[in-house]
Amino acid sequence: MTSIGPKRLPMPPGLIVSCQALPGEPLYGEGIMALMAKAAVIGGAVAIRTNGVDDIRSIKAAVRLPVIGLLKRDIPGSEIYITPELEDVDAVLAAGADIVALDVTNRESRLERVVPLLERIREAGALAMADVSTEEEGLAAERLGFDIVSTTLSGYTPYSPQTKKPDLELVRRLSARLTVPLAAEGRIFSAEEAEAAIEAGATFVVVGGAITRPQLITQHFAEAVNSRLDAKSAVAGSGEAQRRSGL
Ligand SMILES: CC(=O)N[C@H](C=O)[C@@H](O)[C@H](O)[C@H](O)COP(=O)(O)O
Repeated sequence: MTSIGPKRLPMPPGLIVSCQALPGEPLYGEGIMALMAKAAVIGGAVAIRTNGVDDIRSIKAAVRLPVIGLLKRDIPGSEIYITPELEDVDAVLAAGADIVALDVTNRESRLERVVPLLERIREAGALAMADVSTEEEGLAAERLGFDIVSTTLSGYTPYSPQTKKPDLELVRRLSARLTVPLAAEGRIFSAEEAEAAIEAGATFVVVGGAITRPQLITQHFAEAVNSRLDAKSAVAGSGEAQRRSGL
């Protein structure tokens, strides 16, 4: 297995804000992710993670933080969509990303096929972030020479735990065994969950939707409000039913 050793990261431990909007989402386009990135800087982020050439470029121009770039692209017949091919790595590098994030899961011989992509990132003098879904994949990523491992894909491969919460168990297990820095990423929706990820051993916490996808934030609050309203009307309804039945 090729191993290309880790380099020093350009940011201190802390919060990484993922500024991503896909076509069809309300905040897609118009330089809106660059504005999100500016807000993240003011709030104390140490780096920005973003998808697509336009957003990588506009965020690099707007803020001075390191940018973790990726390219989401669907390839027919493949489940790998985070920076799947060499041409995607080239596009992310050309757009100016400091760190390239890519799928390093144990699917479709990816652990072998990712090696030339990693070599290309190295040749360009950039760093590489491995998006993994299991402990085994995280350890393989370190052996391959990735500079940082992230739990991004836990819950998104069929063989990783399918939960609505962050996979803190994976953070715990990986942090006990990795020597490269670990990012906790995926479904972190509260400051308490971010704290728990640090307690579990993460060096970085990556938060996306809870900061930069207002439709998800609205849904989070709407569900909480509606479930309380439903609970109250159920209590009121049962009182009403009791009154009607003379109890
Ligand atoms: C699985 C996948 O494709 N994750 C993507 C990776 O870049 C993004 O859609 C997520 O927003 C990012 O990982 C941050 O996670 P969350 O938005 O849950 O805080």
